[in-house]
Amino acid sequence: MAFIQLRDVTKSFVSPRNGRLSVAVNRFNLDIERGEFFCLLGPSGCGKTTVLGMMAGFESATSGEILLDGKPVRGPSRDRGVVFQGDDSLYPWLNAQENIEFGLRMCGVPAAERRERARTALRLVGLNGQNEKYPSELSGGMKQRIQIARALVNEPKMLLMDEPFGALDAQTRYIMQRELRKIWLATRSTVLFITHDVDEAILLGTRVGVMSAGPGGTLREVVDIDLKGERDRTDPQYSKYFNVVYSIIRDEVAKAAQGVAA
Ligand SMILES: Nc1ncnc2c1ncn2[C@@H]1O[C@H](COP(=O)(O)OP(=O)(O)OP(=O)(O)O)[C@@H](O)[C@H]1O
Repeated sequence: MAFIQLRDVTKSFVSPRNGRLSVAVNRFNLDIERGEFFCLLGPSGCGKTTVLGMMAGFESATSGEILLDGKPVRGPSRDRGVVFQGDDSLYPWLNAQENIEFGLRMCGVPAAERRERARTALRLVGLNGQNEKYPSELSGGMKQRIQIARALVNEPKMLLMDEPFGALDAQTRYIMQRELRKIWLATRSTVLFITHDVDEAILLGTRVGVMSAGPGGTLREVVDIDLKGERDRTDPQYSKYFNVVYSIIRDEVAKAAQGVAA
Protein backbone atom coordinates (compact mmCIF):
# COMPACT_ATOMS: atom_id res chain seq x y z
CA MET A 1 0.00 0.00 0.00
CA ALA A 2 1.41 3.40 -1.01
CA PHE A 3 2.30 5.91 1.72
CA ILE A 4 0.04 8.60 0.19
CA GLN A 5 -3.02 7.62 -1.81
CA LEU A 6 -5.34 9.98 -3.64
CA ARG A 7 -8.34 8.07 -4.91
CA ASP A 8 -10.67 9.70 -7.42
CA VAL A 9 -10.35 13.02 -5.63
CA THR A 10 -12.69 15.73 -6.90
CA LYS A 11 -13.05 19.23 -5.53
CA SER A 12 -15.79 21.67 -6.46
CA PHE A 13 -16.23 25.20 -5.24
CA VAL A 14 -19.37 27.30 -5.09
CA SER A 15 -18.72 30.66 -6.72
CA PRO A 16 -19.28 33.52 -4.28
CA ARG A 17 -20.36 35.64 -7.29
CA ASN A 18 -23.18 33.59 -8.80
CA GLY A 19 -23.57 30.57 -6.50
CA ARG A 20 -22.66 28.18 -9.35
CA LEU A 21 -20.65 25.04 -8.69
CA SER A 22 -17.36 24.76 -10.53
CA VAL A 23 -14.99 21.79 -10.56
CA ALA A 24 -11.42 22.74 -9.61
CA VAL A 25 -9.92 19.20 -9.56
CA ASN A 26 -11.52 16.26 -11.31
CA ARG A 27 -11.01 12.59 -10.34
CA PHE A 28 -7.36 12.95 -9.38
CA ASN A 29 -5.55 9.66 -8.71
CA LEU A 30 -2.00 9.37 -7.41
CA ASP A 31 0.13 7.11 -5.19
CA ILE A 32 3.28 8.51 -3.59
CA GLU A 33 5.73 6.14 -1.93
CA ARG A 34 7.59 6.94 1.29
CA GLY A 35 10.77 8.90 0.56
CA GLU A 36 9.67 10.12 -2.88
CA PHE A 37 10.11 13.70 -4.09
CA PHE A 38 7.05 14.18 -6.27
CA CYS A 39 6.85 17.35 -8.38
CA LEU A 40 3.48 18.49 -9.68
CA LEU A 41 3.36 20.70 -12.76
CA GLY A 42 0.45 22.06 -14.74
CA PRO A 43 -0.97 25.12 -16.45
CA SER A 44 -2.13 27.99 -14.27
CA GLY A 45 -5.54 27.28 -12.73
CA CYS A 46 -5.47 23.49 -13.32
CA GLY A 47 -5.85 22.77 -9.60
CA LYS A 48 -2.31 22.17 -8.23
CA THR A 49 -2.75 24.30 -5.10
CA THR A 50 -6.18 22.79 -4.52
CA VAL A 51 -4.62 19.28 -4.53
CA LEU A 52 -1.96 20.42 -2.05
CA GLY A 53 -4.57 22.16 0.11
CA MET A 54 -6.57 18.92 0.36
CA MET A 55 -3.45 16.92 1.23
CA ALA A 56 -2.60 19.50 3.91
CA GLY A 57 -6.16 19.14 5.25
CA PHE A 58 -6.98 22.84 4.65
CA GLU A 59 -9.76 21.83 2.26
CA SER A 60 -11.85 18.69 2.19
CA ALA A 61 -12.45 16.74 -1.01
CA THR A 62 -15.96 16.94 -2.45
CA SER A 63 -15.66 13.25 -3.31
CA GLY A 64 -12.94 10.60 -3.29
CA GLU A 65 -10.44 10.10 -0.50
CA ILE A 66 -6.90 10.93 0.58
CA LEU A 67 -5.00 8.50 2.78
CA LEU A 68 -1.71 9.20 4.55
CA ASP A 69 -0.01 6.09 5.90
CA GLY A 70 -3.34 4.27 5.56
CA LYS A 71 -5.36 6.88 7.50
CA PRO A 72 -7.81 9.34 5.92
CA VAL A 73 -6.73 13.00 5.97
CA ARG A 74 -9.39 14.85 7.97
CA GLY A 75 -7.72 18.18 8.68
CA PRO A 76 -4.34 19.89 9.19
CA SER A 77 -1.79 18.11 11.36
CA ARG A 78 1.84 18.41 12.40
CA ASP A 79 2.56 15.25 10.45
CA ARG A 80 2.39 17.40 7.30
CA GLY A 81 4.73 20.41 7.06
CA VAL A 82 3.65 23.10 4.61
CA VAL A 83 5.87 25.72 2.91
CA PHE A 84 4.33 28.37 0.63
CA GLN A 85 5.71 30.83 -1.91
CA GLY A 86 7.10 33.99 -0.31
CA ASP A 87 5.61 32.95 3.00
CA ASP A 88 6.13 35.93 5.30
CA SER A 89 4.80 34.34 8.45
CA LEU A 90 8.01 34.45 10.51
CA TYR A 91 7.47 36.22 13.84
CA PRO A 92 9.49 39.47 13.61
CA TRP A 93 10.07 39.63 17.38
CA LEU A 94 11.70 36.16 17.46
CA ASN A 95 15.15 35.35 16.13
CA ALA A 96 15.79 32.54 13.61
CA GLN A 97 16.31 29.88 16.25
CA GLU A 98 13.23 30.96 18.26
CA ASN A 99 11.09 31.03 15.11
CA ILE A 100 12.12 27.45 14.33
CA GLU A 101 11.53 26.33 17.92
CA PHE A 102 8.13 28.03 18.21
CA GLY A 103 5.97 25.07 17.14
CA LEU A 104 7.90 22.68 19.38
CA ARG A 105 7.45 25.07 22.33
CA MET A 106 3.69 25.11 21.72
CA CYS A 107 3.74 21.28 21.88
CA GLY A 108 5.60 21.32 25.22
CA VAL A 109 8.91 19.93 23.92
CA PRO A 110 11.59 20.55 26.63
CA ALA A 111 13.96 23.49 26.03
CA ALA A 112 17.18 21.46 25.58
CA GLU A 113 15.57 19.17 22.98
CA ARG A 114 14.01 22.16 21.18
CA ARG A 115 17.38 23.88 20.94
CA GLU A 116 19.10 20.77 19.61
CA ARG A 117 16.42 20.06 17.01
CA ALA A 118 16.33 23.69 15.84
CA ARG A 119 20.16 23.72 15.50
CA THR A 120 20.03 20.53 13.43
CA ALA A 121 17.34 22.05 11.18
CA LEU A 122 19.40 25.25 10.79
CA ARG A 123 22.43 23.19 9.79
CA LEU A 124 20.35 21.24 7.25
CA VAL A 125 19.22 24.44 5.51
CA GLY A 126 22.76 25.85 5.49
CA LEU A 127 22.19 28.57 8.11
CA ASN A 128 24.58 27.37 10.76
CA GLY A 129 25.62 30.30 12.97
CA GLN A 130 22.73 32.54 11.85
CA ASN A 131 20.48 31.48 14.72
CA GLU A 132 20.43 34.85 16.52
CA LYS A 133 19.41 36.94 13.51
CA TYR A 134 15.91 38.45 13.39
CA PRO A 135 13.76 38.25 10.23
CA SER A 136 14.48 41.93 9.45
CA GLU A 137 18.20 41.02 9.18
CA LEU A 138 17.63 38.11 6.78
CA SER A 139 17.44 38.06 2.97
CA GLY A 140 14.45 36.56 1.11
CA GLY A 141 16.38 33.33 0.49
CA MET A 142 17.41 33.07 4.14
CA LYS A 143 13.80 33.60 5.28
CA GLN A 144 12.66 30.87 2.93
CA ARG A 145 15.32 28.55 4.39
CA ILE A 146 13.96 29.31 7.87
CA GLN A 147 10.48 28.38 6.64
CA ILE A 148 11.85 25.05 5.42
CA ALA A 149 13.70 24.52 8.72
CA ARG A 150 10.47 25.36 10.60
CA ALA A 151 8.69 22.64 8.65
CA LEU A 152 11.55 20.11 9.02
CA VAL A 153 11.99 20.57 12.77
CA ASN A 154 8.61 18.94 13.44
CA GLU A 155 9.89 15.83 11.65
CA PRO A 156 6.72 15.65 9.54
CA LYS A 157 5.75 12.50 7.68
CA MET A 158 5.43 14.62 4.59
CA LEU A 159 6.51 18.04 3.30
CA LEU A 160 4.05 19.94 1.10
CA MET A 161 5.71 22.76 -0.82
CA ASP A 162 3.75 25.18 -3.01
CA GLU A 163 6.16 27.07 -5.29
CA PRO A 164 8.41 27.80 -2.31
CA PHE A 165 11.05 29.55 -4.47
CA GLY A 166 8.61 31.38 -6.75
CA ALA A 167 9.27 34.78 -5.19
CA LEU A 168 13.09 34.53 -5.21
CA ASP A 169 15.50 36.02 -7.74
CA ALA A 170 17.05 33.56 -10.22
CA GLN A 171 20.44 33.22 -8.49
CA THR A 172 18.95 32.63 -5.03
CA ARG A 173 16.50 30.21 -6.57
CA TYR A 174 19.33 28.13 -8.08
CA ILE A 175 21.10 28.05 -4.72
CA MET A 176 17.88 27.05 -2.93
CA GLN A 177 17.21 24.27 -5.45
CA ARG A 178 20.67 22.83 -4.82
CA GLU A 179 20.19 23.11 -1.05
CA LEU A 180 16.80 21.44 -1.16
CA ARG A 181 18.18 18.58 -3.25
CA LYS A 182 20.97 18.12 -0.65
CA ILE A 183 18.46 18.21 2.22
CA TRP A 184 16.32 15.62 0.50
CA LEU A 185 19.34 13.38 -0.21
CA ALA A 186 20.24 13.63 3.50
CA THR A 187 16.74 13.15 4.95
CA ARG A 188 14.82 11.23 2.23
CA SER A 189 11.66 13.03 3.36
CA THR A 190 8.48 12.43 1.40
CA VAL A 191 7.78 15.62 -0.55
CA LEU A 192 5.01 16.99 -2.76
CA PHE A 193 6.46 20.01 -4.56
CA ILE A 194 4.38 22.29 -6.79
CA THR A 195 6.13 24.33 -9.44
CA HIS A 196 5.55 25.99 -12.82
CA ASP A 197 9.14 25.41 -13.75
CA VAL A 198 10.09 22.27 -15.75
CA ASP A 199 13.78 22.85 -14.99
CA GLU A 200 13.12 22.95 -11.24
CA ALA A 201 10.98 19.80 -11.42
CA ILE A 202 13.74 17.84 -13.25
CA LEU A 203 16.43 19.07 -10.86
CA LEU A 204 14.43 18.00 -7.80
CA GLY A 205 11.87 15.31 -8.50
CA THR A 206 12.10 11.54 -8.38
CA ARG A 207 8.87 11.69 -10.40
CA VAL A 208 7.17 14.56 -12.16
CA GLY A 209 3.41 14.60 -12.63
CA VAL A 210 1.77 16.87 -15.18
CA MET A 211 -1.85 17.94 -14.74
CA SER A 212 -4.22 18.57 -17.61
CA ALA A 213 -5.45 22.09 -18.28
CA GLY A 214 -8.19 23.36 -15.96
CA PRO A 215 -10.71 24.16 -14.86
CA GLY A 216 -11.18 20.73 -13.42
CA GLY A 217 -7.68 19.45 -14.09
CA THR A 218 -6.58 15.91 -13.39
CA LEU A 219 -3.27 14.04 -13.43
CA ARG A 220 -2.43 13.47 -17.08
CA GLU A 221 0.99 11.82 -17.04
CA VAL A 222 3.79 10.90 -14.64
CA VAL A 223 7.45 10.76 -15.69
CA ASP A 224 10.11 8.89 -13.65
CA ILE A 225 13.31 10.91 -13.32
CA ASP A 226 16.09 8.40 -12.92
CA LEU A 227 19.00 10.73 -12.10
CA LYS A 228 21.07 9.98 -9.01
CA GLY A 229 22.89 12.29 -6.58
CA GLU A 230 23.26 16.01 -7.18
CA ARG A 231 21.79 16.95 -10.54
CA ASP A 232 23.39 18.95 -13.27
CA ARG A 233 21.78 20.88 -16.13
CA THR A 234 24.71 19.99 -18.41
CA ASP A 235 24.02 16.23 -18.08
CA PRO A 236 22.57 14.95 -21.41
CA GLN A 237 20.10 12.84 -19.39
CA TYR A 238 18.79 16.04 -17.81
CA SER A 239 18.05 17.44 -21.31
CA LYS A 240 16.29 14.21 -22.27
CA TYR A 241 13.92 14.42 -19.28
CA PHE A 242 13.47 18.16 -19.74
CA ASN A 243 12.29 17.65 -23.35
CA VAL A 244 9.88 14.85 -22.40
CA VAL A 245 8.21 16.85 -19.61
CA TYR A 246 8.33 20.12 -21.56
CA SER A 247 6.44 18.64 -24.52
CA ILE A 248 3.64 17.36 -22.23
CA ILE A 249 3.28 20.67 -20.42
CA ARG A 250 3.44 22.62 -23.70
CA ASP A 251 0.39 20.69 -24.98
CA GLU A 252 -1.53 21.38 -21.81
CA VAL A 253 -0.64 25.08 -21.73
CA ALA A 254 -1.80 25.32 -25.38
CA LYS A 255 -5.12 23.70 -24.41
CA ALA A 256 -5.47 26.11 -21.49
CA ALA A 257 -4.83 29.05 -23.85
CA GLN A 258 -7.49 27.74 -26.28
CA GLY A 259 -9.91 27.48 -23.36
CA VAL A 260 -9.26 31.11 -22.44
CA ALA A 261 -9.66 32.21 -26.08
CA ALA A 262 -12.88 30.17 -26.59
N1 LIG B 1 -11.63 28.99 -2.60
C1 LIG B 1 -11.98 28.92 -3.90
N2 LIG B 1 -13.23 29.27 -4.29
C2 LIG B 1 -13.61 29.18 -5.57
N3 LIG B 1 -12.76 28.75 -6.57
C3 LIG B 1 -11.52 28.41 -6.23
C4 LIG B 1 -11.05 28.49 -4.89
N4 LIG B 1 -9.74 28.07 -4.87
C5 LIG B 1 -9.42 27.76 -6.15
N5 LIG B 1 -10.48 27.97 -6.98
C6 LIG B 1 -10.50 27.72 -8.40
O1 LIG B 1 -10.04 26.40 -8.61
C7 LIG B 1 -9.25 26.33 -9.79
C8 LIG B 1 -7.89 25.75 -9.46
O2 LIG B 1 -7.17 26.70 -8.66
P1 LIG B 1 -5.72 26.39 -8.08
O3 LIG B 1 -5.28 27.59 -7.31
O4 LIG B 1 -5.74 25.09 -7.38
O5 LIG B 1 -4.88 26.24 -9.43
P2 LIG B 1 -3.31 26.21 -9.63
O6 LIG B 1 -3.05 25.14 -10.64
O7 LIG B 1 -2.59 26.10 -8.33
O8 LIG B 1 -3.05 27.63 -10.28
P3 LIG B 1 -1.74 28.55 -10.33
O9 LIG B 1 -0.69 27.73 -11.04
O10 LIG B 1 -2.16 29.73 -11.13
O11 LIG B 1 -1.35 28.89 -8.91
C9 LIG B 1 -9.20 27.75 -10.37
O12 LIG B 1 -10.19 27.83 -11.39
C10 LIG B 1 -9.56 28.62 -9.19
O13 LIG B 1 -10.21 29.80 -9.61
